[in-house]
Amino acid sequence: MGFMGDLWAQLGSIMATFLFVYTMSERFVPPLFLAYLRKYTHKISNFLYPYIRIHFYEFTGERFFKRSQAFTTIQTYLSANSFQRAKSFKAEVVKDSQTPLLTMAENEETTDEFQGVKLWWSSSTIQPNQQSFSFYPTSNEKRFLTLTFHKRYRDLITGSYLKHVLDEGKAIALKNRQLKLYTNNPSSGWYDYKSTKWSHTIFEHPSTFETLAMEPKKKQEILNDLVKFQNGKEYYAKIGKAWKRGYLLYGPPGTGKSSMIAAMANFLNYDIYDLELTAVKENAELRKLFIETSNKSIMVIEDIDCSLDLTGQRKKKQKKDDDDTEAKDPITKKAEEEENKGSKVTLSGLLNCIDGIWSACGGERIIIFTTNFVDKLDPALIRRGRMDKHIELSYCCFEAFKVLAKNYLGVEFHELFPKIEKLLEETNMAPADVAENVMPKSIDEDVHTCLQNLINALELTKEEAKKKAEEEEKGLKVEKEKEEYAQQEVKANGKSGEDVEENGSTIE
Ligand SMILES: Nc1ncnc2c1ncn2[C@@H]1O[C@H](COP(=O)(O)OP(=O)(O)OP(=O)(O)O)[C@@H](O)[C@H]1O
Repeated sequence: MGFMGDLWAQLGSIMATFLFVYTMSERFVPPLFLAYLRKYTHKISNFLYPYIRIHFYEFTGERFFKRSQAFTTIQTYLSANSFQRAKSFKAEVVKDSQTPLLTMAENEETTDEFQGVKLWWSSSTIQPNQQSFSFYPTSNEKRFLTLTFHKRYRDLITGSYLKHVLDEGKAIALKNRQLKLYTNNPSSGWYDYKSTKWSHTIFEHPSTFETLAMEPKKKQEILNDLVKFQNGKEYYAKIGKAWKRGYLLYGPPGTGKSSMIAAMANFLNYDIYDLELTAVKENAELRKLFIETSNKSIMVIEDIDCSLDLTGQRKKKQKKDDDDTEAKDPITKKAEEEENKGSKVTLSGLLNCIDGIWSACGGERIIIFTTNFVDKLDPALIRRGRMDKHIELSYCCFEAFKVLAKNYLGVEFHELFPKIEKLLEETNMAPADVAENVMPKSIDEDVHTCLQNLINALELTKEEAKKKAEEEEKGLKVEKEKEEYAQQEVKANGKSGEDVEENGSTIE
């Protein structure tokens, strides 16, 4: 304590003397001499510290925070190359891997060597000035990586070394790539309440185009379209269009819209951004969310008919969400209420994000809208060029059933198939229901039983549909009779009214 106390006292007096001398020199030393003094101080400090530092910040952009790809790529490179040298790591388990992926922890240092030259990397965090207390984790910390090297190697480092780091980092990232599912939805439980940001989890949906039940011709057409898009970088540049494609998926519930999106993401190896429009407060926030998405991604807006104010359904959906939050803890509920309050996203705001000037930030992106009611949508939203391809997902046809039978039961043909084919032509059943009926309910159920279960369900559905149609027809008939009766009444009353008038005029 005594030693430390003395040390601080001495340091304090040195600092005070230095400040005094510096202030005096500013006042009394002639300006010309001061300029010399500065020049030589700079030379001396350069001589004593001949190193160059380059900082790579996690978020870049002037007003919009965008995650820097360079930061992520360098981090990947360092995690693969610094294991022997750094001492503190953050661990993350990646797909199909027995060992976790290690990234350098905050305030950690490591060294690297390139063509015999030694370099230093460090990772740091700047804590924001915390003015107020918050229950939520802070998200506005600034993380950055710093590269330090001798100025003698400036050309080598800024030329070859950085290129080497980025190339290698990208290659490692591609190898370890794990698809991510991002959301801005507060009710998902992993939303960042403090700022408008995407939160993500690992995307591991097993749906693929092989497991997707639909007509093979239609499936192939979609696959061709996706391949053409993925390889179309030069083509899009040539025609002067942003490298983007919009798909509208429509059809009744349970026909595979979500499964199709998952299959697309798995096929293209793209991340998914599941945008919950009802949680976006205003157009500016929507724009920010769009800008924050990365390349090679699919932006999804599910049930678009329920998400926009225009259809008048938005409030209904919000109310449903509010009901869902009933069982949640007060903090989560309050935060969600805040999020849902006063959302003002407009159709033009959304269109601007899709194909306005903002949409040109980044490429290789797909945007998908899904809806159960295509007729309800504003034509402006789904016109060709915006939603380039409209894909109808419909009730299960026989071709689609064969895919399900193969996947669920491992059969390509069975004596009950012709009967099922006929029933599917006569009945509307969504693939989700066909799949549910065909799935063995216990280990004792063989293929025949499962297919028979489906036949029973199809016959029941057919019967119900017939009854419903009859009832509707009956209802229509009753309505028609009522209408006719009402018309006759009006006629009869009209006639008697005329009589009264006539009579009246007679009396007069
Ligand atoms: N075409 C399909 N091929 C394979 N499986 C399907 C298909 N359609 C539905 N399923 C099965 O039914 C389940 C529900 O389907 P999915 O969520 O994709 O339908 P949806 O059209 O998105 O429904 P909703 O409109 O209600 O969101 C899926 O998990 C999948 O198992």
